[in-house]
Amino acid sequence: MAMLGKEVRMSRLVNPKSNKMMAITVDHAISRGIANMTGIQDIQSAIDKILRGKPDALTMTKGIAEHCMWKHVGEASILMKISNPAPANLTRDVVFGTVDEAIRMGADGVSVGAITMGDFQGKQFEEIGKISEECMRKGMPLIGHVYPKGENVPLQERTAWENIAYCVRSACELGMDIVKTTYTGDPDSMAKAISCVPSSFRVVIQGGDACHTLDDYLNMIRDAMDCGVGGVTMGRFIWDYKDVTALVIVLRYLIHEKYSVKEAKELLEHLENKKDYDKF
Ligand SMILES: O=C[C@H](O)COP(=O)(O)O
Repeated sequence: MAMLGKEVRMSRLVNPKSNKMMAITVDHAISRGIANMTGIQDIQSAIDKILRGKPDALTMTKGIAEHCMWKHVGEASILMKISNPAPANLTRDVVFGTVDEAIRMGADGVSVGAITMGDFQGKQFEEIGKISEECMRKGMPLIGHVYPKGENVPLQERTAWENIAYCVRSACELGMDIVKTTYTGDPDSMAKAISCVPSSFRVVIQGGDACHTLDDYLNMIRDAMDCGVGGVTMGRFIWDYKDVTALVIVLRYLIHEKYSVKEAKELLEHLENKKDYDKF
């Protein structure tokens, strides 16, 4: 029997009009350290600014949710991140949360990471297999942050379509509902990677590693949405931006309202000048 609970939660994660998901992630500190993550050092303020822009969801760990989400109950879905790697071992996500905790905290999804083609792929997949079984049983969507960043992948091949396709396909085979991975760099190769999973499986992209300029970033998102990517789960580029709320609103229009890059830049300029965020 289909699980109604999962359907209800998925409907809160995915915008019904655009059929895309827009999640912002603030889960970076454990894996990347806090010194260089200036945009989320003051985590409450970062979350306040992001949520004012009305994304669909926010990816965070249980402790941050417990401390920072009381004043935002019901404003956006929580995607509960239950694993992260340590800075000293970036190819091995360590699971520190549970599906039950996510359910108790009102999350609409569980989020877990895995690094493929490295020394720890097997162990991580073994753990995710158990998590996905539990998520299926309890009606909880499972989103994977799956990247081809293992020891066997040279740096320049981390966005090769076949490596991205491998991550996407592995996530699907492991029983996830959504995978977040890296954009390949162009719409044709990304579409090729996405074609390796059934169309009911959602592929979303990260942002931080791929772009250096605002133009690159907006163009990447527009191209990705147009070639079949099902949304974003992005962090660093957004909360490092000088006007976080304005950029979140602009992404919402780019993703859900199909704004062109030109329209998005005009809206951004308007918001940065007027600060009339609540009108949008
Ligand atoms: O959850 C965090 C992601 O791995 C990175 O997202 P980001 O690249 O947009 O910062």
